[in-house]
Amino acid sequence: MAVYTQVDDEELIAFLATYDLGPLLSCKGIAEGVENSNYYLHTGAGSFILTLYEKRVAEADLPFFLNLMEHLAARGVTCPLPVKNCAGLALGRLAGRPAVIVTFLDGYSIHHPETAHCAALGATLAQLHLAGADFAQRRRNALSVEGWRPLFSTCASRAEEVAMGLRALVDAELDHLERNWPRDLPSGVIHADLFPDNVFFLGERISGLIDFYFACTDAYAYDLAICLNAWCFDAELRYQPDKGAALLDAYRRLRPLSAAEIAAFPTLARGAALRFLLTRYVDWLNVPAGALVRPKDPREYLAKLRFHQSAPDARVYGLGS
Ligand SMILES: Nc1ncnc2c1ncn2[C@@H]1O[C@H](COP(=O)(O)OP(=O)(O)OP(=O)(O)O)[C@@H](O)[C@H]1O
Ligand SMILES: N[C@@H](CCO)C(=O)O
Repeated sequence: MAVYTQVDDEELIAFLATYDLGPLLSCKGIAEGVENSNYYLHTGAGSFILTLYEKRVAEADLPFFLNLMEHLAARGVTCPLPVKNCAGLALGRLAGRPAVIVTFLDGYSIHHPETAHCAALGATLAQLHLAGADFAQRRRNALSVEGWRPLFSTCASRAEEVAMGLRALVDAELDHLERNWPRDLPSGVIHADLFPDNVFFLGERISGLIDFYFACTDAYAYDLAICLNAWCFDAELRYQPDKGAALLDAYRRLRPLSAAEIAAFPTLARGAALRFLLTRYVDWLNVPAGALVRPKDPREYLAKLRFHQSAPDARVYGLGS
C-alpha cells in the first residue's frame, strides 16, 4: 500500500472545511501505487482522490502537472481534474505535505493487457501527444539520460545485492546511452509513466488516464518506448511482437513517426528500460521505515533491457524496412 504519510482525522476535517465538498464521509488509504500517498475520499459531494505528494515530486512542478490535466481534459483526454478550494486554489497542504484533491475516474486497470488493449493505448497516447502540443508550460525531464548516472551513483555499490553483474552492466549501458542518446526528435508533453496501472478501461475502451506526476517535455517516441516496455512483454518477460505492433500501428495512424524517430527507437527502448530499472533499484534499496509500500522489482526491467540490447535494429519492433 502506498501510504507514506498518515493523515490525522482532525487535520483532514479542517483541510476539507476549506473546500465546498460537504462533510467527510470516509477516507481510506489506497493499496496501489508507489510514489505518493493516495486516499479514497468520500464526501457529501461524492467520490474524490486525495494525494499527498512525496519524495520525487517537487512542489514547484505541481502547477505544471495540475494545469496539464486541465489542458488535456479540455481537449478530450479524460484525466482527473484538480478540485479548487474556496480560495480558488487547487494546491493545499496537509500533514506537512503538498496535497491536492482530484476528481474520481471510473474504470479499472488491466493487469495483463491483450493486443486490443495495446492498440487502444497506442491511439490514446497519440491523442495525448496531439492534445498537449499547444500546452504552453515546459518541464525538463529530470529522469532522462543526464539524470541516470547521478541516480545510480547514489547506491551503485549495492548493485550486486539485486543481481550479479548489475553494476558493470549499468555502467556499460550508461556509457552507451550517453554516447548515442538521440537529440532533436519531435518533442512536447509526454506522460512518461503510462503503465497499465495508470490507464483505466471500461471493457476494451480507455475511460481515463491518471498519474501525471512524471509528465514533462521530452521526445514523443520516448513515451512510446516507455509504453512498449510496460505493455508488450508477457509475464515471463518475453517481448510480444503482436502487442508491440498493435501499440505502434495504432499510434502511427494518428501521429506518424519520422525516419529519425524510427531509427532512434531501439536506443529509446533501452533508455526507457534503464530509467525504470534505476528508479526501481533505488527504491528497492531505500524503503522508508514505516511506509506501507511494496517496491517494484528492478529485475523485471533488467530483463527488458537485455532484450533491447540484443535487438539489432528497429525492425524487431516492426518499424522501418
Ligand atoms: N482520479 C482517480 N480516480 C480513481 N482512482 C484513482 C485516481 N487516482 C488514483 N487512483 C487510484 O489510486 C491508485 C494510485 O494512484 P497513482 O497511480 O496516481 O499513485 P502513485 O503512487 O503515483 O503510483 P505509481 O506507482 O503508478 O506512480 C491508482 O492505481 C488508482 O487505483
Ligand atoms: N511505473 C513505475 C512506478 C512509478 O514511477 C514502475 O513501474 O516502476
